[in-house]
Amino acid sequence: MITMDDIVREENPILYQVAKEVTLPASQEDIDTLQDMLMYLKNSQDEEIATKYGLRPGVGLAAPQIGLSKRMIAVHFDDFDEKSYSYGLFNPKIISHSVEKAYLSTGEGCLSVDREVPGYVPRYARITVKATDIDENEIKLRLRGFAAIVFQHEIDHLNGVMFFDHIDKDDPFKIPEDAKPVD
Ligand SMILES: OCN(O)CCCc1ccccc1
Ligand code: NI
Repeated sequence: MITMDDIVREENPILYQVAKEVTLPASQEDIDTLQDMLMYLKNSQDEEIATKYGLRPGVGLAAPQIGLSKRMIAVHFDDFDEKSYSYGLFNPKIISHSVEKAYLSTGEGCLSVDREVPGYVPRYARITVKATDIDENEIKLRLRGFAAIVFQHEIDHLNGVMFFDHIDKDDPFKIPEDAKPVD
């Protein structure tokens, strides 16, 4: 079971590396790891389990955050439009995106960052993601809203990018050009 002890923090260089593609079909070890990552998210959103094991709630997790520099992410959340997302993905790739930007008015956080970093994180408002899911199916997801934000946050982790890298240093709460709040 993954706990907070397994999650690397922002000083760890692995978070700033480009993670490697997973050779498909995935090994049983990689499948098990992806399953464990998804389980972490579910556990972290279960009041009782999260309290018992001291889990910080998360809607997404990327393999580099558990010290594995591989292109694997898990997401588990309900979007504001009540659509549910629960995926373990290999080699996710943004294949197209809107010009329009979006951001969370609350800003973002990260399980690997034990501090508040205030400011808006400008991201693409809509993205199309291609990936291979945990059952080896090729999937294509057209995402907008909170889902688009979460997937970009996780895919950033595979490219060594942290959410605070997107915050404007001079004016953290500057409204990004032609951007709209997601929430
Ligand atoms: O990488 C996952 N993570 O550190 C957990 C928080 C994920 C997340 C938080 C705010 C907005 C988008 C995504
Ligand atoms: Ni993160």
